[in-house]
Amino acid sequence: MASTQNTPAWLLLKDGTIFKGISFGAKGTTGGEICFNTGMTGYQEVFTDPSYTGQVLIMNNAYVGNYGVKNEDVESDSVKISGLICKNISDRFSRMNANDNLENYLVNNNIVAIHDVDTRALVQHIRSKGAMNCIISTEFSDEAALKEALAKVPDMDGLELSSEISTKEPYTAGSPDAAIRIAVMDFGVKKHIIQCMVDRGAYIKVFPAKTGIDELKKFEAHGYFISNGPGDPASMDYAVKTVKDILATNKPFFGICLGHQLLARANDIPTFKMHHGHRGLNHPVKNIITGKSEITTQNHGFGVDPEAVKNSDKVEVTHVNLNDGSIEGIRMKGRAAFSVQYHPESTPGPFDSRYLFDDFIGNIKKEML
Ligand SMILES: NC(=O)CC[C@H](N)C(=O)O
Repeated sequence: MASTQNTPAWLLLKDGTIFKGISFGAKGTTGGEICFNTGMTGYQEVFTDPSYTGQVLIMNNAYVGNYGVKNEDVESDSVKISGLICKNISDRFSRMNANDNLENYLVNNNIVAIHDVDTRALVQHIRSKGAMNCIISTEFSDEAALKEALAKVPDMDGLELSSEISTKEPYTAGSPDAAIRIAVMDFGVKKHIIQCMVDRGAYIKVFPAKTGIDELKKFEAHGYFISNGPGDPASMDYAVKTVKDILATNKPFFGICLGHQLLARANDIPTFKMHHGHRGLNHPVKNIITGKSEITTQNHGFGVDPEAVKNSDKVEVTHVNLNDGSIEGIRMKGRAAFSVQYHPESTPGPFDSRYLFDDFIGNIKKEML
């Protein structure tokens, strides 16, 4: 077992709840908004999803680490969660081609984590009390010091993070000879979203979050994609402006998660902070256009206002969540612009929703005829 086995670690929530556990990963103190993911597998893809920036993650699965980590199983170039909370971690791993165990991976990525926490009790607490900030520390054990560190953690409500984690320079993916060119706004894009478009024969150019429309237009894209990303969409007026400028080009448009929230905001539909969000890989969603259900991958803490969508003359609902009835997809009336709140690239998760990439490419092809 790793050397940190017996180092105590502390978890303090904003409402004063304290858990004592055992340190693993890096030593130190870390904070963020606490959230939980109900997926049984796919932890490495979850940890590297840029939308988790600023969040301390509880894994609901009682064992984490059993299949180690593998260099390719990432959604970005580093671990993005701010901290990790588990019940049990496995120092032994078993999988063909795994490169390392979870603990070394967290140490190498400087991620402070705590295990031996009653995660079932903790998740039930968050489910009833709602999302809140927390701190994990191996340095402080007295409550006053923990509280002082916790007070410095910024609130997720109103937080803009995309411009910090977006690519600094544009980059491309796929073959430059491809017939279809798609411009991707990177607000924290996951690698497999790009891959899903490249796999369908598109040439992609990924642009930094604050790129303006004049620069975007130089690429002469046939369609525009607005990515997922961390933070509060209500803090992103610059991105809403870009989405409006993109919509004015009349090119096919597709947004995922944060991109969905930005399409809503560009159509005067507010977003709101959810009680504790949706994170996992088995969230049932109904496509109300086709009548078919799909099992979806999700990671969001904000949602679009259902009343405003209902009253909108520009936008209509395409998908609803079968657990809580929340809006999972919208499209603009009479035009090829749509978005979903969930993650159709589904890494990790089932591939039920990948048809949305086909729909997007189909919209682009129709436009090109
Ligand atoms: N995955 C995402 O794009 C998340 C969007 C937004 N940050 C939210 O939490 O709702």
